[in-house]
Amino acid sequence: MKKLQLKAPAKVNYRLDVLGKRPDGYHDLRMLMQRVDLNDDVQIVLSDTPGVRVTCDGGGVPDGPANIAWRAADALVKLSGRDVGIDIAITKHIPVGAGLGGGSSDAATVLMGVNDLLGLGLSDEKLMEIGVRLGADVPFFIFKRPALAEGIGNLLTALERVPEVWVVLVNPGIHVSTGWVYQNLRLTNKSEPVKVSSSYGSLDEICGVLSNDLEPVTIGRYPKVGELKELLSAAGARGVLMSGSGSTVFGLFADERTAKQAAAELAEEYGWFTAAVRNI
Ligand SMILES: C[C@](O)(CO)[C@H](O)COP(=O)(O)OP(=O)(O)OC[C@H]1O[C@@H](n2ccc(N)nc2=O)[C@H](O)[C@@H]1O
Ligand SMILES: Nc1ncnc2c1ncn2[C@@H]1O[C@H](COP(=O)(O)OP(=O)(O)OP(=O)(O)O)[C@@H](O)[C@H]1O
Repeated sequence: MKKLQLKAPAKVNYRLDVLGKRPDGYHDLRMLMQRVDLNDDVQIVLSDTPGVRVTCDGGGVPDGPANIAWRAADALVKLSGRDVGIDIAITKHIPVGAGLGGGSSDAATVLMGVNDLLGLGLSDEKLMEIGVRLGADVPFFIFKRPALAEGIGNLLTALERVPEVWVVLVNPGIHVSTGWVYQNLRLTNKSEPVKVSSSYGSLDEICGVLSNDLEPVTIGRYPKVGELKELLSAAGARGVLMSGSGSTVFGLFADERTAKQAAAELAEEYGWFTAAVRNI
């Protein structure tokens, strides 16, 4: 039996500038993104029974064709032209609708895993091309490096340098619809976005670049997200920002002890999901 046990990491956006709206309704972006060490577990098993089957444990995420991982596997099976069977079991650890890219990461992991299991030999570029049709964040997870992401998020350039930091993720359990946030964004009065560097030598340099154009939209609807930022700062974060379209807020810390203490205290006091993890 051919089987893979894989980890699908979350991401944070250190910067998210919306440059404009495209005729297809999507937005042109310029983002700085990196993966963090909070992972869903993804098991992929090759089976003699033709067809794709997906079960998903946790987060209230659907099994079967409604799961983005199902669509990823189905796309590759169709492309292979083979009558194979794929069984996928996902255990969610990444909060859902949280701005951490969990679904996109599961899909990217399945594309890479099924490519390996079936020996299809597709390049990362080809997998990214298939992936962007599943979700704008999918190519980033196939790229596997800290990146400047442009276009709708799919044109990726590796960042030269990012220091190791501790990232504290705090999610208040609010499920944010990414589509709603982009639809409610006002692009008027936006100042010209500053040029971003591709090399960050210190935690302070990353903290200096933190900015997210989607943050005011999400905080306008869910003021609690703004309160999380203040609490994380008070807990010792050197910089704080909402990730993606929210509702997760992350804080950057220089040392493990302060990061873990902040995560434990916020979980204990407010009952929120928290995690102190490394950037990877
Ligand atoms: C917020 C981010 O996570 C930041 O990394 C991404 O921009 C969103 O990535 P994603 O969830 O993979 O996005 P998709 O599933 O492709 O799109 C969800 C919805 O977000 C909007 N969307 C997404 C990406 C983009 N560049 N412009 C958009 O306007 C679209 O209205 C779409 O209906
Ligand atoms: N494997 C999956 N994991 C998570 N969500 C999934 C998955 N498959 C389908 N979905 C659906 O996708 C939606 C949320 O996706 P996801 O968790 O990737 O959003 P997010 O963390 O807000 O990501 P983003 O960074 O794009 O804002 C939910 O409605 C969920 O039911």
